Amino acid sequence: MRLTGVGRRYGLGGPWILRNVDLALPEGSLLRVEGANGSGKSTLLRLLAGIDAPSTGRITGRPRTAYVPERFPAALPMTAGAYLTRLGRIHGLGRAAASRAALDWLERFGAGAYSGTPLSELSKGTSQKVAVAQGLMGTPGLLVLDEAWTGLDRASRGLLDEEVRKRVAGGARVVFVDHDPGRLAGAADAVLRVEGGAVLPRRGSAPDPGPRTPDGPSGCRIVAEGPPGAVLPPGLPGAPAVEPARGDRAVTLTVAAPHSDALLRALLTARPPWHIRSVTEVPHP
Ligand SMILES: Nc1ncnc2c1ncn2[C@@H]1O[C@H](COP(=O)(O)OP(=O)(O)OP(=O)(O)O)[C@@H](O)[C@H]1O
Repeated sequence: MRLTGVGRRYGLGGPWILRNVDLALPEGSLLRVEGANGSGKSTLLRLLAGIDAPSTGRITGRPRTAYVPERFPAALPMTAGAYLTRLGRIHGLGRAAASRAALDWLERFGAGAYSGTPLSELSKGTSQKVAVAQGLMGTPGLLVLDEAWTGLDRASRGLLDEEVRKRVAGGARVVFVDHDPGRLAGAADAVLRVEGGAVLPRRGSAPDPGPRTPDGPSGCRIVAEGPPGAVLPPGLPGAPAVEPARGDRAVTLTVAAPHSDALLRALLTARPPWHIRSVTEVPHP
């Protein structure tokens, strides 16, 4: 996916919020977008998500996209379960599968009890869980997250972190804005700064995946489950330490942080693929 000479202004003669933006988003990339209030971060994310169009320039090669907006339109006249089921149908699932997926995502976020609650009656936190769940349903090739962690409880923030890592390892592009400077620290392939209409690499941020910053985690622990009778693929990136985990076919793999994404990718793309149960960071001692 590529942005070429993209500009956006609101209204004829309005100021340019973004100007001459050139940006490539390769598969399996994780981009963090930063900038002062009102600098144009959400504008950039809306253009990337395809819900807004550039005033000038081109956006090409956009894959199937999911978007978690800064403000979720909670006034839709339906229940959380019905809303997510409808989204699942849009993603191509059959009725029964969409309804199962809707409940599954609500349960994973600890909000299964609110499946029958109208969206307009949900608390802010639960409403945000629904907003995030709709973005994670299906397998978007691009996931755009505008402050998606805000309002989530700790467990749900961890689940979203884990899902982002999994999606990126599986080849999706993820672009996010978050006020927490530590969000997915060390995992982002690039940090972009929106300033004066330009989108620039933040000083010190690498455009390509590189070694994790000293502030990032030192390692990563992945619990993965193989298909019956499967053995781990040979030559896994980072030569992970492997131990049996709880459960018949599960193993725990521990690897240095710079190799975690490559390891996840190798597991997810193995033939047959391994199921990733959890991904946790191992902090510096
Ligand atoms: N639909 C719109 N119509 C007119 N102006 C808009 C519109 N959307 C955004 N703007 C203006 O564009 C500028 C950039 O807004 P944007 O929401 O993209 O910034 P942001 O960096 O995401 O801000 P924040 O950090 O406060 O969320 C602001 O001056 C804003 O007022």
